[in-house]
Amino acid sequence: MSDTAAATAQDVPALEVRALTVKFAGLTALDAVDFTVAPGTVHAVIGPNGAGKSTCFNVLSGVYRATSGSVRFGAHELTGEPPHRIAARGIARTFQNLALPPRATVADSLLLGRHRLTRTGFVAAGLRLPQAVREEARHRERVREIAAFVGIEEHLAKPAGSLPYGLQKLAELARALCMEPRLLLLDEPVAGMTADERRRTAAVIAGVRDSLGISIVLVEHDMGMVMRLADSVTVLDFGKRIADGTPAAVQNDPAVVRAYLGQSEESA
Ligand SMILES: Nc1ncnc2c1ncn2[C@@H]1O[C@H](COP(=O)(O)OP(=O)(O)OP(=O)(O)O)[C@@H](O)[C@H]1O
Repeated sequence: MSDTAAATAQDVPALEVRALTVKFAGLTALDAVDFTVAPGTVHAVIGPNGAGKSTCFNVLSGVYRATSGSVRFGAHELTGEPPHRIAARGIARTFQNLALPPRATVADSLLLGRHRLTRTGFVAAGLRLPQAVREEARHRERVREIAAFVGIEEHLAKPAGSLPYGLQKLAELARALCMEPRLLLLDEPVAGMTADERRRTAAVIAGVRDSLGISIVLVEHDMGMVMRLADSVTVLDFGKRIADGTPAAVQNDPAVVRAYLGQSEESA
């Protein structure tokens, strides 16, 4: 592990979500939801369709504004902050749909992920001033380390769009890691993946937690993945928290079983 990764891991605060409420016109998408993401853990937010998972994710990443309630990351209140300020607090996200520029190389896309950490600025970089050249070399080296950590190093020189879907998703995860985050928000990271790609991605996510000490919030439909990977789980149904605890505890919770059974009856 590099020094930078070690430095990232040391000062990860808890994420504390309290009484978080989001209303759209007449609909309460999130209703006084509470949960805490302990530092260096994987916390899953799950629930049947329409439960409020994406709404929660969008508030954490600053895309939606909370109607009321609080999201604190250490000393900082995040509700009301725009996405770039939240990113500046060390909170990186991935997207449900592929979001890498398809024609840029994987290396260049990952380098873009380091923009927040760049000191010299675009003018100096454009003029190829020595300091800017040195800085870019440092960032490219870190990009290579992170790509190796995620297992996509051999694809760095290829256009992102030429990679199979699962590798593109891993490249996106690598781009988020390139921000040197303290908290990673993952929106259905294994959706659309093959079983092999899912296993590989789960191993990378576990590695991010275990080796880098980064906290992870995981919004996920794949129950097997949540049960294997998460340290704690919050279950939402119709915007309300119906359970919270270890994967084993929530799996057997009658309210959770009822919520998921209701869903399968609807789709039957
Ligand atoms: N921008 C919006 N405007 C109005 N209603 C919305 C908006 N976003 C979400 N909703 C509603 O809020 C509720 C929660 O939706 P949300 O997408 O958060 O659920 P979800 O758990 O992510 O569902 P899924 O698993 O189907 O993605 C739903 O009833 C949805 O229709």
